[in-house]
Amino acid sequence: MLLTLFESHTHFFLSMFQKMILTKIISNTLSLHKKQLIEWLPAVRYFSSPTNPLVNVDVNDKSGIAVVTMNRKPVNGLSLELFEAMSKALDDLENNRIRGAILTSSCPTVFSAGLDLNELYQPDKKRFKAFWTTFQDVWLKLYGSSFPTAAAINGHAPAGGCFLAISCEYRVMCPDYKIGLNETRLGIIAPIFLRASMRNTVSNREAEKALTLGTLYSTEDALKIGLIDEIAIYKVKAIERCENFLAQFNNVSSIARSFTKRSLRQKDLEELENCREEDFNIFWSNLIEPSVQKQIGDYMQSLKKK
Ligand SMILES: CCCCCCCC/C=C\C=C\CC(=O)SCCNC(=O)CCNC(=O)[C@H](O)C(C)(C)COP(=O)(O)OP(=O)(O)OC[C@H]1O[C@@H](n2cnc3c(N)ncnc32)[C@H](O)[C@@H]1OP(=O)(O)O
Repeated sequence: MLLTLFESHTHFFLSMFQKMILTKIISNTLSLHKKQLIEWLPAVRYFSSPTNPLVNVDVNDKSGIAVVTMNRKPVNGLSLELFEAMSKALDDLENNRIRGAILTSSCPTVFSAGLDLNELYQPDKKRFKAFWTTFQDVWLKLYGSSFPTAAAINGHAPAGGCFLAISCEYRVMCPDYKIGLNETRLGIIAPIFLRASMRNTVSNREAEKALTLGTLYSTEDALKIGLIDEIAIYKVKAIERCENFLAQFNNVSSIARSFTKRSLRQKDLEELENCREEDFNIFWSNLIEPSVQKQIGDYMQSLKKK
């Protein structure tokens, strides 16, 4: 009650002085550490992110919701540079305490084609290490964000594309596209953090079936198994539906919401935090297996021959 009142009255125009007084009162009331509480105070200013050609961040000043648009043509292949831009954008959003974020794509028929296969084929170890570490960072920041997240899936979302979507809390997808984690079809094992996001989205049984078979679902089938939450006819509508989902949190204490989300996801986040180096080593040693390299090379050729 106290928190709800506090947030609804202070959302836009909280002066630094008021903030200090309120921090004192609430931290005493809730026995929270002061620094911890300041981190969860509602936003007092919104920002427009500096332009990055790979990731555009557009914050609506009124709603405080950011639309984060991946913009790496032709298919938003997740390269080191795209991950770096996303990681930076997620830091900016976290630091500016936005009310929510919607992830989408500027490519007309592809949300993201997953990891850029050029990063996986004949990789240079130093670059791959940076690539993999930044991939881990993006997942930790997106899955563990303090603000609520949704994905407006306006096109195909195979593999890493699906991973980004299921790291968010809500998914709205446009019809006639494919989504799923098809890693096993490429001869590669889904990394630990992909498995966590999938288990958090669909039932354990569906996750097992989907991951072992490497199934790519149609939009309609994805809805049936709960991989997505809604279907929207086109991108603008998908963004609108995501905004509606995020708007529901206007009536919920952001402190209570964030702590609850964090506590539900903590185990998955810690699982990766505790084995980042090992996770890299496992993937690296498997990735450079000649049979895996051949499979990836053949797959790239098949995509080009289409
Ligand atoms: C035990 C072993 C462990 C080993 C560990 C390995 C470590 C990796 C671990 C985890 C893996 C991760 C999963 C991944 O994300 S791998 C990527 C998987 N992605 C896919 O399977 C999707 C492939 N792409 C498609 O199916 C289609 O492109 C689609 C997204 C449906 C879009 O179709 P369409 O609109 O028809 O576009 P095109 O197919 O014509 O593509 C346009 C050009 O883009 C190139 N392309 C497509 N996808 C990728 C990609 N992922 N990376 C790089 N490039 C890609 C495609 O070749 C076309 O290029 P061009 O114009 O030159 O012909």
